[in-house]
Amino acid sequence: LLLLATKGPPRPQRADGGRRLPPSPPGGLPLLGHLHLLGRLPHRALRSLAASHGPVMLLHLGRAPTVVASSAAAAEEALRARDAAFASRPRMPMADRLVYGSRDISFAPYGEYWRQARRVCVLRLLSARRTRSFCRVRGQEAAALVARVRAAPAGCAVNLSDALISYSKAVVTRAAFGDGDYGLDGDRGGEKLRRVIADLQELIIAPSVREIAPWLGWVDTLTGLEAKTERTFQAIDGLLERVIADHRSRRLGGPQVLADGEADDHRDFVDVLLDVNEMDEDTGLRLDMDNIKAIITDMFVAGTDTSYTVLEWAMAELLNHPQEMRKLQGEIRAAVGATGDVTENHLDGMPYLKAVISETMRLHPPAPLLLPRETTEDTELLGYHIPARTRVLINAWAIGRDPASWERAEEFAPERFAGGDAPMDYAKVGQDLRFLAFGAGRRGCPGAGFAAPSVELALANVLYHFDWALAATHGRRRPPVLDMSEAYGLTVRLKEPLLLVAKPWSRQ
Ligand code: HEM
Repeated sequence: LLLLATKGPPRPQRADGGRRLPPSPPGGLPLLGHLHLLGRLPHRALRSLAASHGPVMLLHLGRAPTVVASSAAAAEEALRARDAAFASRPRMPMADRLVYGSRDISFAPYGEYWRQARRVCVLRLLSARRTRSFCRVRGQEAAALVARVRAAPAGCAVNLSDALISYSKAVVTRAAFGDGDYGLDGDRGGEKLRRVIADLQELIIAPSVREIAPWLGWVDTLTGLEAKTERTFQAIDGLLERVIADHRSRRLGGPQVLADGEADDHRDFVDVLLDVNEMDEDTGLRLDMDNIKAIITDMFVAGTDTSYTVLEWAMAELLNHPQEMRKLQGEIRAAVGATGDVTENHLDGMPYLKAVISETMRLHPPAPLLLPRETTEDTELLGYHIPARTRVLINAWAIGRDPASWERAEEFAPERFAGGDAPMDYAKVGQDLRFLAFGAGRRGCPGAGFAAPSVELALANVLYHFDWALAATHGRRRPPVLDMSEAYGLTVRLKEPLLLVAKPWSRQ
């Protein structure tokens, strides 16, 4: 340890040719570089480092030189002005193993395959039309969410976090696989499937010693990381094989591909990808089975926890801001009236709901450092030279709370997004580079339009049907405010689940 701690890598100041590199914090260690400075909540540690070293820093995270951008101006340059130069993803060994050699969209390196696969995703899977086609699914799952809360005995605590996770996973699972019973073997309720997806999400970002020092790869075997990765991969792969085989045999029964303009309401993601595999001419892309499995896996990894995290933080903020909670419930209850049935048709009449979601995502972007980028060529950022193949992290969390960009930056104030001639639409990716929860540019999130009705409908339902209060836990008295501590993972969520008491609301 002493040997490790003696002298870190030299602070790089100049690249070959004398070009100026971004400043580096001192304290780097051999092997680890600056990894040990990140702590348990890297977005917070990186904001503190940026306060001393500026909005563009160069860190060494293990072997990877990594640039961190922490201001809206730096994000603007990286994600808009020089978007193509910042558009790749670094190779991540765990994603390689779990997502079929990164042949998905999120982890695929920039290039022809990514371009075509993303096009299929944007035009076919996550288009406005396809998203609308899942309206019935969202409605049924929102009703199941309400029923689950209602089932708790009066006055007893409900684990709302659990209910929201189930809702988010169910919406994506049914969009991906259709309405068949596709739990893992013997798993009708989908509980095992939920666990395997959770393992997958945890493993993709699991720290692998092999990544830092390939010659120490045996440590991953000893800690059981490799065995767990293999088990999880086999479970997901087996399930996807079964789902695809079922869809194929159903398709043998008759043509599934409908002409443009015809109702195609019941085609799920697997059907759509099989269409592309069989007959797509305009994209010029042929997807093999591993590509299809990788893209479906990506939808689970990218689409479930992100949406659930927004719901959880929105409820948490509202519980700590009762006035805003009452205002939002007033809006929802007035828009829906006494019918008792909150549908997507009502959402357009709820501008304050959208403002609350925008404000929640400003303060709590589910992926606070987005997904890592990698430069495709030598480039620049705010005057600093950034060599090709440098890893890039954009600190969306710090940018969303930057007092240079936002008044009362640390406060939850949905009003900032309400009113005005053209209030910001949070689902329009890249509209305002101070707000980066969905990233921006050519690698920005293609799922924002899919996520929006799902998040809005769930939140509108739980706030229409119930009044909420914190529950007393473990024999202790009800806390005066909710603890907003964070836990780091694929997304940053509340450390403790939301244990709440729900009081059914009725107009009478
Ligand atoms: C509130 C919900 C969501 C949030 C906050 C979110 C956030 C993000 C972020 C930060 C990125 C990286 C952007 C960048 O590098 O600039 C991303 C990428 C991506 N997201 Fe989302 N996402 C959400 C929902 C979804 C959903 C529902 C889906 C699909 C069902 C999805 C699919 C993807 C995909 C495929 C990518 C990779 C894009 C690429 O690399 O080209 N996301 N998302």
